[in-house]
Amino acid sequence: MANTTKGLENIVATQSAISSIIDDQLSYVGYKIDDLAENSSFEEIIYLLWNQKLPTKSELDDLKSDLAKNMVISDAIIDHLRSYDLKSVQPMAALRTAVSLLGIYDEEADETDEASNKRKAIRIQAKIASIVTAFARIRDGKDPVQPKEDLGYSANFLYMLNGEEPEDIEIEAINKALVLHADHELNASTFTARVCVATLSDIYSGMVAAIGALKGPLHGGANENVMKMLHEIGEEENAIPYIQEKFDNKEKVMGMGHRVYRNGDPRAKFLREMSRQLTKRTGQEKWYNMSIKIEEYVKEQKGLPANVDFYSATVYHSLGIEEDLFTPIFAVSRTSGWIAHILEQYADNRLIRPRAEYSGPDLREYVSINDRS
Ligand SMILES: CC(=O)SCCNC(=O)CCNC(=O)[C@H](O)C(C)(C)COP(=O)(O)OP(=O)(O)OC[C@H]1O[C@@H](n2cnc3c(N)ncnc32)[C@H](O)[C@@H]1OP(=O)(O)O
Ligand SMILES: O=C([O-])CC(=O)C(=O)O
Repeated sequence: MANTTKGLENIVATQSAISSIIDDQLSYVGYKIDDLAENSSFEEIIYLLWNQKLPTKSELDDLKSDLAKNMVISDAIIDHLRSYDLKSVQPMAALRTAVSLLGIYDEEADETDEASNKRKAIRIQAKIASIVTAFARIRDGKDPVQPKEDLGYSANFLYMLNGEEPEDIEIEAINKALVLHADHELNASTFTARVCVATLSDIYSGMVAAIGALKGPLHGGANENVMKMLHEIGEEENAIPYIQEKFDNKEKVMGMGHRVYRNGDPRAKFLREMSRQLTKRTGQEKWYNMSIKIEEYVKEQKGLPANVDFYSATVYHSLGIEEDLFTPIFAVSRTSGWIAHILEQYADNRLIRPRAEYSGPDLREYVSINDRS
């Protein structure tokens, strides 16, 4: 059998027309991430990823209205969120379970034709924002806030989270974060989603599988760990000794390094700048200054660049968002990419079933239980 590649590094496992990373350049359906980050709303990105073209004004208006109308979640879901052990349950675990529950209450859950999958796509993308925000409020002892149909996706997200309409700079920050996290070729959670639905399982199963993969600290879970790390460091002057200690102990620095980007993650610069603006606005520049020091030191010592998770941490923190909601926000955005890949997988499906190179003992005689030592 062929040699194995640990972690499937550089293995091309499928063709995809959704996003590409070539020479450290990320694009969605042929549009450079730099142009999209500067100019697009998250809804435009959803449309682009699901339809492989940018929407016209009326197509965009229709999508915005469909999303806003579908954001309401049922009392059954809210009651369920209330039933969790709110002091200890981890929001990504709550999200994983709640999305699974959405499937239980969706009468079309097991239909796999294209039209029903597109309807479910809208419902899932709309409701995932409401689940995250409702959970956040319920565990803080507050009631969920109903979405407003006249607000865009990013504004509604913050409105449902905080119960008041956000300022423009806050909407811009969330919109940019959602645009930048929307898709990323065959990352671990997207691959997981594709493997799942390639068995012709349903879209909700693909989503739940993907959320589970995103939760891990080597993937989406890194962003909340970045903020934990910054809190542990506490003050700017502690940053370098803290990171050096991590190196000495052979521990990973969260938010640094990437499997595909070796010279730098093109998304990081937008979040770095957003972090600069937002920490200045809140008078908490120390988080930004500390992040810059860490980024420079890790680059200098190990040649490792900051990834998308690194500056998203201080962006969300500056918006007053609790640390353990950072990865759920990533999931809200990446839902658009997961769904695009799930639909692409269904459209030209073949079961994904690689091989393993066996490394266990040679064939041997079975020993009956009474004769075993
Ligand atoms: C949205 C995202 O998912 S982006 C990634 C988010 N994850 C993180 O930020 C977690 C921290 N980073 C990492 O763990 C890794 O860089 C990953 C998981 C992103 C990529 O992993 P891989 O491609 O498998 O790289 P791998 O772990 O083999 O690292 C190669 C070398 O760089 C080192 N390295 C990689 N990342 C880091 C890091 N963040 N801190 C310290 N050292 C690191 C490894 O220890 C290894 O060193 P060695 O060759 O001396 O053993
Ligand atoms: O592509 C990856 O391996 C991880 C990543 O940056 C993402 O999912 O956005």
